[in-house]
Amino acid sequence: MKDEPLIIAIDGPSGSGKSSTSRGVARKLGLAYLDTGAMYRAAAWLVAERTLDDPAAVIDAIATTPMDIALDPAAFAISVDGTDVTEAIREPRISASVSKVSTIQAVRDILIARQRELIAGADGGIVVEGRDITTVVAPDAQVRVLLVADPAARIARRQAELGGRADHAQVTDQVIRRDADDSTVAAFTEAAPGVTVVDSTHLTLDQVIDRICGMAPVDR
Ligand SMILES: Nc1ncnc2c1ncn2[C@@H]1O[C@H](COP(=O)(O)OP(=O)(O)O)[C@@H](O)[C@H]1O
Ligand SMILES: Nc1ccn([C@H]2C[C@H](O)[C@@H](COP(=O)(O)OP(=O)(O)O)O2)c(=O)n1
Repeated sequence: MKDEPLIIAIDGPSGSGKSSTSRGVARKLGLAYLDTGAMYRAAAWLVAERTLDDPAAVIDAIATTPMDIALDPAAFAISVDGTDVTEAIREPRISASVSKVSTIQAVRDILIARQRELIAGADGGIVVEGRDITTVVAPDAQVRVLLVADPAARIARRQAELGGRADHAQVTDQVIRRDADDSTVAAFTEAAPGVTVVDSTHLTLDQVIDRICGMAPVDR
C-alpha cells in the first residue's frame, strides 16, 4: 500500500519564523508549501478593497470571490479575483486589519475548507503553516510543530523585516495585540497533545529548518 503524502503542520505566533522556516523545510524536502496566513490576509485585502463592513457582506464576498494561491516554496504568489495581491497583503494596513476578518468564524470555515482541499491535492506532500493547522486544519499531520520565540525577538525580527515602514509602536501592535486577538479563535499559545514545541529564540533559521526536517519520517 502506498504511504500517505507527508504533511508537516507548523503553527506559531507572529514573528516566530513560521513562513521562512516552512519555506525552507519544503524546499529541502521537496514538498509543496501552503501559507494559510496569506489566505486570511487576502481576505482582509478584499474586505478593504470593497470597503465592506457588514459581517454578512464580508462573508458573502469571501465565499464567492476566487482566490488563487501558489504552492511552490520558491515562487510564492496569491491573487484575488485575478488581481495579484502578493505584495499588497504585506502592507501594514492589512496587518492591522486582518484579525478583524480572521476572527469571524464563518470566514474561517470557508478558508479552512479551501485549505483542506489544497492539502488533499498535494500528492507529493506539503508543509502548511498558520495558527490552527496542528489543531484544526490538519491534526492528523505526521509532523506537528508549534514554533515559538520570545516576544522581544519576534518584535525585533518584524521590525528588521519592515525596515523604516513601521515604527516600534506599530510593530508591537502588529505582533502582540494581533496575537492576543488571534488567540481568541485559534489555540496557538500552547502545544496540543502530540505537538512538538520548537523555540527559535536562540536558533538560526537553518538550525530550525534542520530540526524540523529531522522530525520527518526517515524514508523520505
Ligand atoms: N530562527 C530565526 N532567527 C532569526 N531570524 C529569523 C529566524 N526565523 C525567522 N527569522 C526572521 O524573522 C522574520 C519573521 O519571520 P517569518 O518567517 O515571517 O515569521 P512568521 O511567519 O512566524 O510571522 C523574517 O525576517 C525572518 O527572516
Ligand atoms: N491558520 C491561520 C493563519 C493565519 N491566521 C490569521 C492570524 C494573523 O493575524 C493573520 C495573518 O497571518 P500571518 O501568518 O501572515 O501573520 P504573520 O506572518 O505572523 O504576520 O491571519 C489565522 O487566523 N489562522
